[in-house]
Amino acid sequence: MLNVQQLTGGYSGEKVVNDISFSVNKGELFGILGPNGSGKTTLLKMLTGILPFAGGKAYIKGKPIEEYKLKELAKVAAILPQHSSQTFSFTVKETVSLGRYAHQKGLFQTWTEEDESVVMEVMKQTEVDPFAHHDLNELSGGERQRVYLAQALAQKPEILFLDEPTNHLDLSFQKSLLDTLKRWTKEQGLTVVSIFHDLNLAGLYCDRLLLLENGKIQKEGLPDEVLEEDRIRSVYRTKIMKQPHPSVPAPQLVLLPEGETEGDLSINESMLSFSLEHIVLKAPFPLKTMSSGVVGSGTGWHKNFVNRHVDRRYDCSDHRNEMREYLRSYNFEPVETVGMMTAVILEDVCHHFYEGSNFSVLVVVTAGVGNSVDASKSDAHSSGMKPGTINTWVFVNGVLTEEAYIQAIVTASEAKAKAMSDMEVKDLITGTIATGTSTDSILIAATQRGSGLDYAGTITSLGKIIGKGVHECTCRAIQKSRERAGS
Ligand SMILES: Nc1ncnc2c1ncn2[C@@H]1O[C@H](COP(=O)(O)OP(=O)(O)OP(=O)(O)O)[C@@H](O)[C@H]1O
Repeated sequence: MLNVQQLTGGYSGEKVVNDISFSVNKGELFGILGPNGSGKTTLLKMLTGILPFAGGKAYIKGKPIEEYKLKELAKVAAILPQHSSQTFSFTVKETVSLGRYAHQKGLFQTWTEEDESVVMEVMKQTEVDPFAHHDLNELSGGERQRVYLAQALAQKPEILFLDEPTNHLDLSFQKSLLDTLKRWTKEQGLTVVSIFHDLNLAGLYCDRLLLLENGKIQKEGLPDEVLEEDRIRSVYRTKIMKQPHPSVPAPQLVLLPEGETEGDLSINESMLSFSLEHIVLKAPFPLKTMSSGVVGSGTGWHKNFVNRHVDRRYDCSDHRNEMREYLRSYNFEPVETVGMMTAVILEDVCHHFYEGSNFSVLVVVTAGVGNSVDASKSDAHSSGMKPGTINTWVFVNGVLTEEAYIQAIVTASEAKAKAMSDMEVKDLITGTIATGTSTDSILIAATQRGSGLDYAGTITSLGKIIGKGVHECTCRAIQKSRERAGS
């Protein structure tokens, strides 16, 4: 649909874009990215016939752009510029109708039924139809942006050029505009070439991206290739981190604010408090967590950690909501809290602080074994939910990678299973050595301050401490619970 070869151009002899080559297929949503002043708008102006070329060629549907007559080009290509403005006062419908200019025939440019129906259709699509008879100047910036989009769509173009189309639009209109454009590319074969400032939106919606830097192509390719962490850091000269989108396979980039990770406060045993109802650790700042808590599960940032005692007959039917209410009643905001439950008597908790070379670890374990299961034979058990009986908390004073979080869970689980074996805890149904209990929970929480800890497997210094600490604390907690049962 669009083929660009070694395009060079700019203003008054000064070259702003240099040696740009790429092509866009019919039905693609193609994003152009780059920092301020990198030449995005200039490139778009050249591709829409507004600026002449100093060198190179560009073809739309195989025909050189400069060979198109203005009206002929307007039937194939439409543009939504960055700052649309008009001096005269028009209504919304009149403004959208201007988009039909290229399709009107004859000297007197008669308005046909088709013109009318296209204008009505695009006003509906962009949801500006309720303002059809309002003066354009009476609309908000976002509403006006949608009117100009409707005007571009009224041209019924095969290729649509957009300069930051989501500018001025609120979140819901950004999403609805991009969902609509994406649908048109797929269903109607519309080709869209759009400038984006929001790299995450571009990564989410575009089939391919072109990244400009100082008027030249820095990278062209799939979103995941172009939005590479080091590349974006260097081109935009800012601290960012790349992570996967939580529900679709698209990259997401997050800004890292300066100064947020300063300071060297460590999590230690003095932050723990105990009562018969719950064990609490209140951190002075949010910790990055990976957990299977009833509240706060998955990955996140939390500063309160609550292990709550519940009766063995606790009704688990709506345990998440009940737990949230419980946390609120003690002034723990659920969004800031990882909450776990256990039927274990909390006095039998075991905790210990371990010093590593350039990091430290606090382990806290509550363990009862009435509910023990051999994981390799768990199909012999019924599947009813019971409150967890071994809850393991591992706090790390250090900066963990995602990999280290997962390895820490593996290491802690292996250490717990070894503790069950060393304490000869049996699965009461199968009679074999148990590896845990049926609803155990785990938390790995790190300050993300101090030394970087890339790995937590059993051979690493962090893994060695987690393994030893979880094993020791679990054995002691099981011992205490047995002594209580025997007394
Ligand atoms: N009409 C103009 N006359 C002369 N120079 C211009 C003109 N318009 C833009 N420039 C210059 O061309 C360079 C590229 O501008 P352009 O608008 O293409 O960048 P951009 O990547 O779209 O930036 P932004 O993200 O800020 O919109 C800038 O240095 C700018 O000052």
